[in-house]
Amino acid sequence: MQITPVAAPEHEQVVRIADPESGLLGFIAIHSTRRGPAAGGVRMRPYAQEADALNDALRLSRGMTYKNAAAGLDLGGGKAVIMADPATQKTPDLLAAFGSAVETLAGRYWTAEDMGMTPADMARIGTRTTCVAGLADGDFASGDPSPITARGIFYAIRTAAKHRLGSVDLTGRTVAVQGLGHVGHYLCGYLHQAGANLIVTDIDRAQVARVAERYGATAVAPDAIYGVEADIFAPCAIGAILNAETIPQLKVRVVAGGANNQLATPEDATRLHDLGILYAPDYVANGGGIINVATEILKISGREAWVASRLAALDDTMDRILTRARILSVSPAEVADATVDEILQAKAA
Ligand SMILES: NC(=O)C1=CN([C@@H]2O[C@H](COP(=O)(O)OP(=O)(O)OC[C@H]3O[C@@H](n4cnc5c(N)ncnc54)[C@H](O)[C@@H]3O)[C@@H](O)[C@H]2O)C=CC1
Ligand SMILES: O=C(O)CCC(=O)C(=O)O
Repeated sequence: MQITPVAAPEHEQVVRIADPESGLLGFIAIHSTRRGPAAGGVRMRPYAQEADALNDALRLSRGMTYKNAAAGLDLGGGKAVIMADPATQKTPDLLAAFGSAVETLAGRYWTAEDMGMTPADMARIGTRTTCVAGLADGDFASGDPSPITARGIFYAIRTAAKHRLGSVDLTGRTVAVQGLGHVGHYLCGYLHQAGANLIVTDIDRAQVARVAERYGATAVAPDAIYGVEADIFAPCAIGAILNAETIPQLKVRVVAGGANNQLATPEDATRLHDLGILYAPDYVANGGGIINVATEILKISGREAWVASRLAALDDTMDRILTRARILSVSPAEVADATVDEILQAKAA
């Protein structure tokens, strides 16, 4: 196993992890441990180049610092990425090697599920490290975080709808959902139950067929999702999908979804604001997963009640952010960042 430090001025510690024997290649990025051990999932994707994977790890780990602070958790921000196709290259040896890499950080980083990962994968990783959560079994095991992530996003959608569409009631509203994996699929269930109409897409046709059949959703091609007529756009796949090319195509009044790092650049928040599209900041909307995972890391008893109260508090935080953004006539992303910066500075003082 080769663990090599990577220079990253904004981060506390970043390492490149390589194990030629198992095929493991990736990065672990610890953005901040100021509020506690850095926590954030591991993502497996077939990145084209190492620079893309590193960039994702840097952006995602910073996002976790903000997400964990916004959710009021005593956790810092970190994230890991593995350069591999989860469909064809995920092997038990590779996952175990990743566990060994996590263990070398001696409790400074806790991992869990992100894209391409399951509770069974966490169990494999757990053969080499204790700093893994999102397990299906064991003391304080919290299981797959995605149903709770989806529940939090559903609350965020309702709250954003209250602010921009005049009511939390989603009956007859149309929601365009991008990405129908763990999070997107559960989210579609909540939206369907609430009476919303669904327009959906995914690059995986099997996921699309499953949601279309289960919830009567209308399917569109991946690139067509940006231009559909809908009330709400819920990105639940990859990041940077709100950018100079896609934003002018949007015909919605709200963007609220679960994907991490939805904005390609901070200017994209202003672009949405200028078009009158209300953006629910991603790291507030999708904090349910880490709240659930936190019960395992922090060994919290009475998980369901604790998670429910934290989700409700997060929804209040979203409501306050959207209210303040309306009063100041700025993007909610700006208000969210300023709110969390204050929390982080208070902790540092
Ligand atoms: N799993 C969780 O609890 C949490 C996930 N998130 C974020 O939510 C997003 C989704 O995560 P999961 O559902 O866990 O991942 P997943 O891997 O289960 O599902 C992602 C889905 O997106 C699809 N996809 C990928 N690229 C696409 C594209 N260009 N257009 C349309 N679909 C595309 C994939 O085919 C897959 O079905 C990610 O950004 C993740 O970081 C955030 C917080 C917690
Ligand atoms: O939900 C998880 O598995 C852990 C948190 C995380 O990685 C995320 O919120 O992006």
